[in-house]
This record gives sequence, structure tokens and C-alpha cells, in this order.
Amino acid sequence: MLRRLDSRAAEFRSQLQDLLAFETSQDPEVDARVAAILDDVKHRGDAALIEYTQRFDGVDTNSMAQLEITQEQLQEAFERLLPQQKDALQAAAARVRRYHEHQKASSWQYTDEDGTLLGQQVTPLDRVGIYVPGGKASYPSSVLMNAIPAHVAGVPEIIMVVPTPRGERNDLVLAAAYIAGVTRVFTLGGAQAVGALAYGTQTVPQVDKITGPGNAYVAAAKRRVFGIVGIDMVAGPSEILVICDGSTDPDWIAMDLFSQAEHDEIAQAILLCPDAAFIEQVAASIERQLPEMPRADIIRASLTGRGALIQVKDLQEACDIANWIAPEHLELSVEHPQIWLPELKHAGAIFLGKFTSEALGDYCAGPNHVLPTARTARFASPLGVYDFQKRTSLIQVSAAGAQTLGRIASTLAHGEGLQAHARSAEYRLDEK
Ligand SMILES: NC(=O)c1ccc[n+]([C@@H]2O[C@H](COP(=O)([O-])OP(=O)(O)OC[C@H]3O[C@@H](n4cnc5c(N)ncnc54)[C@H](O)[C@@H]3O)[C@@H](O)[C@H]2O)c1
Ligand SMILES: N[C@H](CO)Cc1c[nH]c[nH+]1
Ligand SMILES: [Zn+2]
Repeated sequence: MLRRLDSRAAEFRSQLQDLLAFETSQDPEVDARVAAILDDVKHRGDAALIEYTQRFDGVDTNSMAQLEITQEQLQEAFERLLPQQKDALQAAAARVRRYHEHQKASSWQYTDEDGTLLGQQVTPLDRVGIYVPGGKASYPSSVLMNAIPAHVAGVPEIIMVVPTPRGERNDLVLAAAYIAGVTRVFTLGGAQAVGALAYGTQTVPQVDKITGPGNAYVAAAKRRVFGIVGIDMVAGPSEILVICDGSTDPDWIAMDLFSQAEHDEIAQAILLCPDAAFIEQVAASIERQLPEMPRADIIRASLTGRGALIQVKDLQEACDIANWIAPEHLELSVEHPQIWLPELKHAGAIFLGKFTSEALGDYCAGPNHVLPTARTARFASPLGVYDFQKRTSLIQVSAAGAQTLGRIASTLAHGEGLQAHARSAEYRLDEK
């Protein structure tokens, strides 16, 4: 079922390109539909939100009040959880918070030789919107991964949107919002939710930035509203790339590939390994384990469409290919992972050693699980506290500084033919 590729085959590069073809695909039909939805939400506000939520999520409602979840309801959802669910959610939240506290940037200033003060002031965003996906599955972990960094950054208002297909609310999702300090929650999804956050409606407040993953409709909507609001990234379907030297249990590797494939029919799962016999063991394990999986259809579609078992020359070549693919998640399931780490440059997150299954990173290791996909790890980073902080430059020029800086600025301004700039600097010179 899974295609086998061999890095020594002449057609290997083009096969790899085909496998990753999704990277550039932006469905024009989806984009056109999203454009219409955004326009409608912008002009009709709540009325449009209610109609789309009826149509796409099958929620039977005529009122925005029914699409907002109060703080009391969030707390009640938390109280309804089983004790082990409460403990797991709180343990995950504590670990995610601790990790992200390391990312918090502080303001700084220094004074130069002229007595001029220079600095950078770091401030949190005023109000952010977090999108929590909810079409095919519910993601309480994504609530934590979006809301906690915002909270650590000091954002005072966090507005969460999450679709509730057929009106079914997930207690773990609501409880996660409760413990992560979300300010308001609306049961909205897709492009209409992104539009509500970007433009604001009679009920949903307009935000400054929208973060969080979602399907093609969410991604297209985020791409379109960028500029009106900030966005974190345009995240595509989940991806996993495993580099294995053949020393890990093949059942573990097969399940690690499943773990991302089960997110979506268009998720991606790739194994790079120099050992042909081990690849066959993983293939056999996939065939054996797949029928037991509740989401077998999704996994099969994902593995067939965007999965591959690739035999490579050696681990060095595996690292080179991995850098080219720049996957969202990279498992380095080898005996001495630290030796190979310096060879890896492009990945959203790297999971070192055979005990580090990617799934632990999805829930509770601590780092963020909202990561660059579709090869964007070549230039993008995980969602973090820095996405919820911004920087403002500070300059306080002394009288002495006005002399040195004034002369430099004047010369450059004349060179650009900008008289007002030049004079503005020259007025402050002692000798004019
Ligand atoms: N990167 C991450 O951190 C991360 C985390 C969790 C999930 N994910 C990914 O997020 C995605 C979640 O997708 P999902 O679909 O389950 O949930 P979703 O919340 O992203 O999308 C559901 C919404 O899509 C809209 N929609 C569906 N069909 C539509 C149509 N025909 N026309 C217009 N709108 C339509 C509806 O408004 C619906 O509310 C998956 O690809 C999953 O892999 C990523
Ligand atoms: N693997 C997803 C990011 O690609 C995150 C997630 C949430 N729950 C399970 N997994
Ligand atoms: Zn996952």
C-alpha cells in the first residue's frame, strides 16, 4: 500500500517532488468559496455567521448568544472531567507553560558614547484570536498550544473559536480553555470564524492577530485576511518524517507514521532508512496494525496518497533529504541521535532517540505543536510567545548625539534629495 522509493533510482528526485506536490497546491475553488464567505461576514456580521454555522456545522441555532460559551460553562466542563483527565490536562498545561516561559523576550536599552539612549520595548498584543480545529476531531491540546504562549506573553484578551459539528461541545476542549485563561469562546469554525475575528461583528470582537491550525478553508481565509490582522502562519496538513537506523522496534515506527496520518487523508508520513530488511518489517507492521485502527480509512488514504518508505544510502543521505523536505515533525530514531543532530537544519520540531515519539510532543513534552508545514520550516519557526509579543524601537538623542547624528543624517538626506529630512536634522546642530 505504501510506495517504496530508492534514493539510488534515477527517477528518485522527481518521485520525491511528486510526493511533496501538495506544497504549492492552493485549491482555487476553495479560495473562491472562502472569498465569498469572508465578504459576507464582513458585510452582514452575525447574521452571516449564524447561517454558515447552520450550513457547515449543522448547528441548529438562530442566535449568537447560543454560539458563545460563558466562563461558567467552561468551568462546568472542567468540573465534569474524570480526575485523570483533569490531571493530564493540568500536567500538560504546566509543562507547556514552563517551556514557553523561556521564550519570553524583555525590553532592553543602552546608552551610546554620545549619551544617546537606544532600546527596544517589548509589548504584548492587545487582543488575539486563536483558531482551534474541530471538524474531523477535537483538539484540547491545540487550545493549550495557542492560549498558553499568548497568556505567557501577557495578552489581556484571548478570543477562541472552535467549530462544534452538530452542536456537540467537547468538554476537554472547553476545560482546556478554562485552565489556559481564554477570555471568550465562540463555537464558530472555518472561513466564517476567521472572518469574524478579522473584521469583528456585532458580537465577536475584532482581534489584532489570528493564530492556530485548520483545514484548507481556514488556511485560505487566514491567507486572505493577512494585513488586516496578523497571522502566525498558514499551516497545512500534518506531516511526519522518520529517520531510522533500523534499531527501533518496527511496530513503533509504523505507529509513529500512523500517528500523523490519522489526522487527515492528506497528511504526510515518510520513513528514511538505509536498511532494506527493516523497511520490509515496517511495511509488514503497517499491514498488520492498520485494520485495528479506528481511523483506518483516513490513515490508509494518507499513507497511499502522501506516504513513502524510502531506502537511502546511509544516515548522512537521510539527513540531506530531510533538510530538503523540511518536515513539520522529524523523528531521529537512531542509536546516537546527538551525533546526527548537527546535520539537521530544517524541521519544525526534532524528536531525538527511540523513546521520543512525536505524539508526546503533540500533547505534553512542552514545546509547541503548531509548527511550520509544507516545507516552510526552511524559513519559519514553531508558534511561540514571540508571536504574541511585538517590538517597538526606542531612540532618545542627547544634545551631543544630535550633532554627530545630525551631520550624518543631513548628508544622507541631501543624497536622497529630501530637503525636509535634511533641515529637520540640521535645525538641531549647534553650528548651522
Ligand atoms: N498543525 C497543528 O498544530 C494541527 C493541530 C491539530 C489539527 N491540525 C490539522 O488541522 C486540520 C483540521 O481540519 P478539520 O477539518 O478537522 O477542522 P477545521 O476546524 O479546520 O475545519 C472545520 C470547518 O471547515 C469548514 N468547512 C468544511 N467543509 C466546508 C465546505 N465545503 N465549505 C466551506 N467550509 C467548509 C466548516 O466551517 C467547518 O467548521 C487537519 O488538517 C489537521 O491535520 C493541525
Ligand atoms: N500533530 C498535530 C500537529 O501537526 C497536533 C496534534 C494535536 N493532537 C494530536 N496531534
Ligand atoms: Zn498529531
